Amino acid sequence: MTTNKSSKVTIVGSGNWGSAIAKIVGRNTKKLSEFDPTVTMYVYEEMIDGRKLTEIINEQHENVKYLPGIKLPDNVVAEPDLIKACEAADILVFVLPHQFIPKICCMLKGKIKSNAIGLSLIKGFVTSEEKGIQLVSHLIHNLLGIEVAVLMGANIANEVAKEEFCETTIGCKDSTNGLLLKKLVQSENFRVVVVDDCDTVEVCGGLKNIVACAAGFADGLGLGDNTKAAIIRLGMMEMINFVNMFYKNGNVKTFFESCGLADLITTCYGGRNRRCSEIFVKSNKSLDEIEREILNGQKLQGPLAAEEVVFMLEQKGVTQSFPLFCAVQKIFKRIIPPPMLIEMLREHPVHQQGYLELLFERKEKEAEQR
Ligand SMILES: NC(=O)C1=CN([C@@H]2O[C@H](COP(=O)(O)OP(=O)(O)OC[C@H]3O[C@@H](n4cnc5c(N)ncnc54)[C@H](O)[C@@H]3O)[C@@H](O)[C@H]2O)C=CC1
Ligand SMILES: O=C(CO)COP(=O)(O)O
Repeated sequence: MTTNKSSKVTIVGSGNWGSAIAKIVGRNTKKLSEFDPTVTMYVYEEMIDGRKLTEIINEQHENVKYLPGIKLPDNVVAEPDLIKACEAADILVFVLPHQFIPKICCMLKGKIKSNAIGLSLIKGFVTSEEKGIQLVSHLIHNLLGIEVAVLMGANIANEVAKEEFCETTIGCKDSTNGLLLKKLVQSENFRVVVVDDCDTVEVCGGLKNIVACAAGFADGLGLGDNTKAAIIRLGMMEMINFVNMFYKNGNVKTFFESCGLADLITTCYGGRNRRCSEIFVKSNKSLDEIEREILNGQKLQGPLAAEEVVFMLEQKGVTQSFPLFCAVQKIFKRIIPPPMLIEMLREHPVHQQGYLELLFERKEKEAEQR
């Protein structure tokens, strides 16, 4: 952990969620003595109507592209140079679309404080030829050699930025760091619970995006709330099964924190993955076209996560236990038509008598054996 009295914070990322969290973090560092008041925000530079985005943020205190209409505190300073932004930081908050994180970490290797701590808000996985699927926090830890906690929850960025009440979950092994990170991000309307089951928290964040795509397909097919409820339930069962199979120390209780069922619900109703998946079914457009037309530079995580997760399930020979994840991947690849989603869910293994007993008994037995 960091021993500094007044920890310097850098936010690595400045998209929709990065900017929303910067608003909370900036306010907190201004008033809490544990933190250096100035928050640096690494901004991937781009030109907006002939002006640099960093200049706009530093002069207008607003990320006009990714979080328009929301003022950021004036102690949040945009910096386009990644190394300059991060080299003095005691706390690094990683909040980029996951596809950019391997490159960012390679650039940061050896350039940050060795006793810094990380907090990853990134919902997704990374894959490599040698290692298969990897959690983003593990990749950051392996490449940068720092401890990395995670923050995931039912947190649509625009609603958080408008200060509507919500909850979130921090997964952190070290209780002192967990408390410090809670102080950094908690506000009146952003309530934080810290748990030590980090991997489950992070896996929930990555997998719920896939389920949200299935919810979007159902909307695109004109199906109603009963179908969506079934998708949420079956999706959650696949998420639990995934943790049981691949993260043996995971605790099913974690699914009842904000990172679990609550995030699944909000994303299946209000998220970008849901919205774009609905359009994917209703149009003949490619995902790239939809992302470009609808998201104005923001990035989808669900289709990529489906690709990464199904690649792993195929390698392990367990696709039959995850029909919903597999259907999403196949529909995006246009290997099967969208209505096949329902065909694949009709014979879901969860419908077999005694499935839940088996799922939970196996977990209890494993826990007893440990
Ligand atoms: N937006 C939301 O409501 C929420 C998002 N998240 C998660 O937070 C993470 C970040 O999401 P957002 O902040 O919404 O990002 P976003 O979807 O707004 O992505 C755009 C960001 O990517 C940056 N970018 C584009 N090309 C880049 C490159 N080559 N290298 C580095 N950066 C590049 C852009 O500058 C911009 O800051 C994701 O994992 C997402 O799943 C989690 C909770 C809520
Ligand atoms: O993670 C989110 C809400 O918690 C946002 O989900 P989307 O990326 O689908 O918008």
